[in-house]
Amino acid sequence: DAHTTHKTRKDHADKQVVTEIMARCFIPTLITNVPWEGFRFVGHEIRIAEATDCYGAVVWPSALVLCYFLETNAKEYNLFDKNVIEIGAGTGLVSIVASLLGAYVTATDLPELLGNLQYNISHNTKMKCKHLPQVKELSWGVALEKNFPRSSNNFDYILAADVVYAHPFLEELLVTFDHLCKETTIILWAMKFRLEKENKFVDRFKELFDLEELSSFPSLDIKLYKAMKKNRRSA
Ligand SMILES: C[S@@+](CC[C@H](N)C(=O)[O-])C[C@H]1O[C@@H](n2cnc3c(N)ncnc32)[C@H](O)[C@@H]1O
Repeated sequence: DAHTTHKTRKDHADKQVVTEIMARCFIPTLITNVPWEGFRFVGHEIRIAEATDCYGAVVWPSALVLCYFLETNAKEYNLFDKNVIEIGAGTGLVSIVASLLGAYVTATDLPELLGNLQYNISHNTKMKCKHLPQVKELSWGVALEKNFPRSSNNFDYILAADVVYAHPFLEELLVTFDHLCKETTIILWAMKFRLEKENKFVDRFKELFDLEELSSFPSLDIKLYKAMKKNRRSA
């Protein structure tokens, strides 16, 4: 029936795009032992050094989904000369792609991740980007007003890939989104669904932000959202 046909088409589209996204990885980590992974975005080969000792030290599929979206929607979501911050940047792939697209980027994460993050960002953006990206500590909910004063925050975009999972800082994460977000800021957020807890976060998030699903990849359990602050004066 019509529903099944629609679902089959959707599943097919999902698989096709996911195949395209995965084809951007050019070192199959499963069968080699090199300490870096390669990706192709925005006409560049991006090499990402990974560490195996912490969560943020590998590239997560949500990051690939977000990079692919940024590259293929560069007209509608034009990052050229825009102010962009990434939270929970991990290895830095999303920030690197945003820089290659011409944005002013601030890549942030916990202090223990910053060494590897800075390494990846420097190696992949030097001489290739209009604006050299910055790397800065941002622990969710911590010293936000001191390190990122509301009065000087001026981000056009907040990028986030796979920042919601079973960690104890979900409320702090929400506070962080809220703190960094002005009336005109667009949040682009790739979210991997693993547990019930994550659906609750989306509900909490919707209390503060207008949320729009841009795309869905059921085979990866990933959704890509666009969000803006609720109750904006007409922007
Ligand atoms: C699952 S990883 C995703 C990394 C990267 N965005 C990606 O998609 O490949 C989650 C990231 O959130 C960061 N993170 C976790 N808790 C945090 C906190 N309380 N404050 C700031 N960053 C945090 C981790 O260090 C890690 O880089």
